[in-house]
Amino acid sequence: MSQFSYKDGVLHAEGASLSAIAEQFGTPTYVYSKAALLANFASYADACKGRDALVCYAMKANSNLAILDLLARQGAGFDIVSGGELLRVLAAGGDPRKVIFSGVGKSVEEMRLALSHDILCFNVESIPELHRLNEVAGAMDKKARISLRVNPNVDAKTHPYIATGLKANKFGVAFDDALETYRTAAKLPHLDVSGIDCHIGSQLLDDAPLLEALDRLIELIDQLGAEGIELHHLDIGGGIGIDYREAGESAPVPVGDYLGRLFAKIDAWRAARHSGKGIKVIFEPGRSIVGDTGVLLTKVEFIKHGEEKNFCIVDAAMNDMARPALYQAWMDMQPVVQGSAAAADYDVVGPICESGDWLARDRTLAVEAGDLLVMHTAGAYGMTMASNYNTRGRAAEVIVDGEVLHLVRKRENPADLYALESVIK
Ligand SMILES: Cc1ncc(COP(=O)(O)O)c(C=O)c1O
Ligand SMILES: N[C@@H](CCCC[NH3+])C(=O)O
Repeated sequence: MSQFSYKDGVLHAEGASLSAIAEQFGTPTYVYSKAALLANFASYADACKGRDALVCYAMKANSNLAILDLLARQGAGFDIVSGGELLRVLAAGGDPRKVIFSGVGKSVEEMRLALSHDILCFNVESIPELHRLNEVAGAMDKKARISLRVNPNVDAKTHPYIATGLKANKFGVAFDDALETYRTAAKLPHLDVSGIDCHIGSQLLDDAPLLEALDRLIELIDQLGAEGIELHHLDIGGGIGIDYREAGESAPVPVGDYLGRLFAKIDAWRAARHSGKGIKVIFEPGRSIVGDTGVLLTKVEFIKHGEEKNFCIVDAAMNDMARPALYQAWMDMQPVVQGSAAAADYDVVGPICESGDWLARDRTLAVEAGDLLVMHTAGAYGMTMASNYNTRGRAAEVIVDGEVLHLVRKRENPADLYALESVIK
């Protein structure tokens, strides 16, 4: 059930009017629904009930401390890709023993930090990384738990910029090299080979590629078992898509259906081959946890009638939400107050000096200057990908809980942006 709906012609987040939120906190502002966040996490947690499974939220999707704290309190672990993300988990009170560390370029300092907090596992993506981690752990007199991120060469059927499981991608170890790489890892004294991992891409509407990737991982686990390398967990990554509602696009598979099919496959494997018994299943979802929990609230500055197009110029821009500019992503936009103006066709654009600064194209909208608009399903890869281009402070963030509003990130001031800079004396 969406937590964003019209009441008396005004769009609300749970019990709070978005007009009132704009008045109190200004625009642009990201507004998230706490109930939607908890419901999304519950759809994973419920499907995992009674099983040895861990949901490691991929915090690159949205790393606000309040969101991390709410998820940690539900038992979530975290998938991180930097030392900075680990520090955020700690600052939010998350458990480092439930953290897995992904990414192709982990630095020595990041490895040290993660080892000093005894994280659950490093998802290693190359042979040089195995050697670096072995050395760093050895110097600290520790053993690092590792899994190999295997590239199963499965077509995730998503936008090429967010597909990660193909041979041509920079991610993971090639499927054909995986056995040999595991043998190398097993011989390194400061590594504890504990799992296998993959992540084939993002915004997947169908779970067939994920289930195909699972088959390939199972094949490897059995081969490794036959060589005496026993794994304790299987991490299938994230990737389940959400409904951005573009006309004609199919709906994403419901999380519960996908997890049901995945666990059925794992059970069948266990029953048929008597292997994989003690295996924990790990998930790394990002978008499907936060994507539909948030909107980007913005104000119309001007309506401009160009020679070929009408422009609705708003106070949010590509620095606030990069997805349309980066991936030509289609994001739904609606006015906060219904029926206040005559409808016309617009490109919704921001104030940044780039032709690529657009949020939506060719949309029929009933708006005029001064009106409020929202961009829907903006909770994932919105604020985390925001920049300060054109010396624009990043947006405020608000979490709605019923009728209660929590400002969970203040709007940045220009002075915040140049605070770390200095002139040459
Ligand atoms: C390693 C890894 N895990 C998990 C995720 C989360 O993906 P999604 O937001 O599609 O669930 C990503 C991003 O695609 C990723 O790179
Ligand atoms: N940032 C991308 C997803 C990238 C996933 C990270 N591996 C998006 O907005 O769709």
